[in-house]
Amino acid sequence: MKTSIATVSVSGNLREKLEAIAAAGFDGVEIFEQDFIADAGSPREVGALIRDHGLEITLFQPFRDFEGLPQGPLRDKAFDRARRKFDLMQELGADLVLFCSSVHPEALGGIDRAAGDFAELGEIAADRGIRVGYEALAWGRHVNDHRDAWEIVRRADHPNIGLILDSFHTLARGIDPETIRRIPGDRIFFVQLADAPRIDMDLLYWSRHFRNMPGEGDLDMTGFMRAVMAAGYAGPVSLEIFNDQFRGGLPGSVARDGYRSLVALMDDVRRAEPSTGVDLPEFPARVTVDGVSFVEFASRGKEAEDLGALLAALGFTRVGRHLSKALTLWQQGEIRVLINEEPGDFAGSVYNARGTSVCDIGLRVGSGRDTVARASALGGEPFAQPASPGQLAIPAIRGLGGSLLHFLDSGQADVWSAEFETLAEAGEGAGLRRVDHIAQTMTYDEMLSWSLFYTSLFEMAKAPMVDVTDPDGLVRSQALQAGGLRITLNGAETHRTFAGAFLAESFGAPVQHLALESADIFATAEALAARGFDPLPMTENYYADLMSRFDIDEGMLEALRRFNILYDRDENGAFFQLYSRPFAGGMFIEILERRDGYAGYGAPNAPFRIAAQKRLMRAKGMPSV
Ligand SMILES: O=C(O)c1ccc(O)c(O)c1
Ligand SMILES: [Mg+2]
Repeated sequence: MKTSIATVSVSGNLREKLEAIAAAGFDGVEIFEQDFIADAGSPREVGALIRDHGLEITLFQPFRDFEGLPQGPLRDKAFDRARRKFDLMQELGADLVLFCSSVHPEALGGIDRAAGDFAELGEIAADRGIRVGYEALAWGRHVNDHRDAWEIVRRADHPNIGLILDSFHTLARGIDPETIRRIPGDRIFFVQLADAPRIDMDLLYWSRHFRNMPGEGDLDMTGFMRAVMAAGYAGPVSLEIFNDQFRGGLPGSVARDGYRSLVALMDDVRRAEPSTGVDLPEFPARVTVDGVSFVEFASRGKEAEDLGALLAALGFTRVGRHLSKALTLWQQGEIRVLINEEPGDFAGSVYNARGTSVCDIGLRVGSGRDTVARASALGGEPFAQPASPGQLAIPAIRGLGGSLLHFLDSGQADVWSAEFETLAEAGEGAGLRRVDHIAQTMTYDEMLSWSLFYTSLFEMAKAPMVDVTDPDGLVRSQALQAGGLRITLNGAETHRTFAGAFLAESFGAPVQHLALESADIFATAEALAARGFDPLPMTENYYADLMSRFDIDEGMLEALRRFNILYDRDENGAFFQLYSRPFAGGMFIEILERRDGYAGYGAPNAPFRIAAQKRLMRAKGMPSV
């Protein structure tokens, strides 16, 4: 299988684009004509440059407004333009060109007229060894459906004229992709892929600004590609993504996301329909995450002491000390928190760059090796650092913000007894049992990239995006959920939001808060109070509003108020939350109880929680507000 991407999908000048595309692992590139014209190199030089990057020109595009013009100067000019572009392609070393369906105001309809134009063009193309692919734009004047484009190609009946399919144009119009199965695979000259979020808007505007990578949007990319492969298509699979954010993004990361999305999609296709014979090296399927094994903080000195004191107030016990490193293990229920003060380690470099922050997350998975093998096949970076004596090798990769993800499986020797001296047994503590979710903060522009990272590696579902209003801006929040792992991604648009300020203060630390589950939040709150835990204070206005929104009995309301517990409900059940005060530049701990399968994250409470956090930060003169 040849992978390809259109230059229009990546930011930068042509040379930066090519560099990024080659480095990401693609075999070929669609040259978007504008990118070529803007370059100072001659066609031959640009062609050589592309091949020097180890890339093949899979397609030259687009040629517009060709077919259906009335006999006379307009039509003659269209043929003349085509000849000139064929000459240019010969110099570039490109043999396939995309003609998109006409939007020309003078274009006449008629399938046979268009077929006649392409039959004539086929002869001109054949003389030069060029093939022409015809694509139905979703907003084409007369042709806006791949079935009509195929009928034109079929009637043109010329070996140098074929069909180009683009998932966006088919799926955005709601055309059933199953109709592709009826088209002979060798008549499909090229396939372009783009996903998109479901937004109700003008097709052209939607296509030119909001396309995204397969898996990042809501279109049925797997269904589309299954039909294409079942039809017998054997050419390149190519991404053609028009997206405002990507145009302004970093070329390298957009290209890497593209590669990841394309390989993950084709892997899904072969698993869903093995008979399609997708030609892709074998690698493991998406991984099921059983739970969070540990969360590790990089810290040092007084900050590490303060963090330890917070953990103690939360009911954690310091259960172990690493045999060779300045690393302590705290535990409560199934929750393990590590505080790493080792200066020479990965944690040391994280501390130097960001101060106290989460540097590593350990996940329990079926197979750690398979997880890393899948991540690598998708273009990810395995991580290894020199092990100290007695240290176990645990498979790891780089995750958000360069932090680490370690993968522990049941076959892995027990790292806790092997590497740690036992100091105490973990007691009941305050009744916290497990990590409910890990909340990661990033810029809004990075959200798609990180949701793709998680959903392509793990068996995970995406919840709809919700808007969280901070007094100083909007934060978008999206929850990703797998068996034993929930992650919320919070995308900050400005540094003035609580999330954005944290990001700026911590130089991109990935985890802003940990949410820990209690089986009985009132008992936990009682136990925390006894340990001197200082919760985030909520306002009387908040509780008055709760009374108006919900039927809560007086006794319960009084307990909520007394312990500063927040409340929500969904169609399943009730939800209770309790927050720590912010520490280390805006991190915090959430304690929660879900009753009767409450599935959300308390989004209606977020504005009031954020306002309370900001009030406290301001009162303490902390720099972020
Ligand atoms: O938006 C466009 O004009 C355009 C051009 C070429 C394509 O392949 C396409 O899908 C859209
Ligand atoms: Mg297209």
